[in-house]
Amino acid sequence: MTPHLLLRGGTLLRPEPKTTQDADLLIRDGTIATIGTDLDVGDDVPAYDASGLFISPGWMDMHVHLREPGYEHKETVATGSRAALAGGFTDVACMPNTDPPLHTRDVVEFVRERAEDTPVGVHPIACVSKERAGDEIAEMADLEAGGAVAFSDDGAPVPTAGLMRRALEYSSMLDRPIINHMEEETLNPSGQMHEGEVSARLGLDGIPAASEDVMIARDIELAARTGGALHVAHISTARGVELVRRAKAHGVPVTAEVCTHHLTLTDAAVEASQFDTNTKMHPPLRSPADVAALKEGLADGTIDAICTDHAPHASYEKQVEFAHAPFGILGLETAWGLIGRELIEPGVLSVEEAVRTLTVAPRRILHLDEPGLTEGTPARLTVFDASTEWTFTKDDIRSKSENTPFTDAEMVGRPRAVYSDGQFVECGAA
Ligand SMILES: NC(=O)N[C@@H](CC(=O)O)C(=O)O
Ligand SMILES: [Zn+2]
Ligand SMILES: [Zn+2]
Repeated sequence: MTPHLLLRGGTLLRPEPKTTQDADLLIRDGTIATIGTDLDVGDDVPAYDASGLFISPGWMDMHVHLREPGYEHKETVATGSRAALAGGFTDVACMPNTDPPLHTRDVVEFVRERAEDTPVGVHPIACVSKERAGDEIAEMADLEAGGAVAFSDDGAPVPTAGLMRRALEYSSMLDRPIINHMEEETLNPSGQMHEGEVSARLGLDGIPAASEDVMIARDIELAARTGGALHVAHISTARGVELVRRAKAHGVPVTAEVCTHHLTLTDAAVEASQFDTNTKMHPPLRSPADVAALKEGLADGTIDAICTDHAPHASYEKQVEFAHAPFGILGLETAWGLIGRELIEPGVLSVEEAVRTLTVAPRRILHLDEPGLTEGTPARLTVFDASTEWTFTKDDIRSKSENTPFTDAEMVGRPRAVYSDGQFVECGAA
């Protein structure tokens, strides 16, 4: 524990209202006690040199897979939390495709208990359907009472319009969003990668963009009719972005998130890496035109949040033929370095706008309080820079798994430390 701490010489960055302030920040008993210049405190308070660094409200990744219970060989709440801290995140929302799935209140509570001794806030997303089977609706009110912040059958879509309609109706009563994994699976029963020129050349079954677009269109219609809040998980297509843009313009209660890898890589990576199974995920890496549209969607606010869809799989599961490998890659440790490289350095987003996608945006969608950067509020913050050029290596992984396509990739910007729940953790130290 580090109840007292002086962060000296940093720049406080508040995403809303958007302000920056060069100041020292003194934490006493886990609470922001004083913000000011040249603060003089006794030797009993440890100091951290934050000169040249930003300090923002703690970052949140609203889409991760922690794999507990049931798949502890891939990740646990403890190891996933260490990966989160390494990536600069104080909070994560975790998906329910565990075994058993988060479809009953006791499993939701179990995950929250597992998170009690980490400084990371772990916010469970519970199932839409019982057994996550897509047939019968789960006990949503009970799940919410147990701490679920949203509902999703992620790993799979809510398959039928009937079930989605019911879920959106309940969600509007509970004031919690439905997060849908947007795939109309009958359009891609055996797809391995994005359907296009590259899949044709490689002879792999494709996952057409239409599989995602059709589902987004269906759900926007249902959200408009029910008034239930719809959140589009891991958006990856240009058409999908356009559908969300138009729906928002018409006042439909829809929000969207995009994963760091979909902003970074295209389907060309499958070929260039010679079928590295770390280029295989749902939704698949898309075309350059899709990536450009995702960036435009972020820049104009159509896409609200950036997430990682951190999806650990063990090496023995991934090191198989492409067609047999599970879908998904790590994300927590590489998120900020990729955002810096792909969005901030090229001028797609300012540092403030990028931070907003990791702070205000996810918490507004999930109805969580934004940690303040003001005197008297509990200290929950991330210390980072937006310009360090560094190379991500295997040594930087804190997850229990290693399935990332970004080993040896160039990064721009580095998370340095987080303060949360009375603990100060330097990124990568834990
Ligand atoms: N994204 C993935 O490719 N995989 C996720 C499931 C999901 O997010 O749909 C997983 O749980 O492994
Ligand atoms: Zn998904
Ligand atoms: Zn997911």
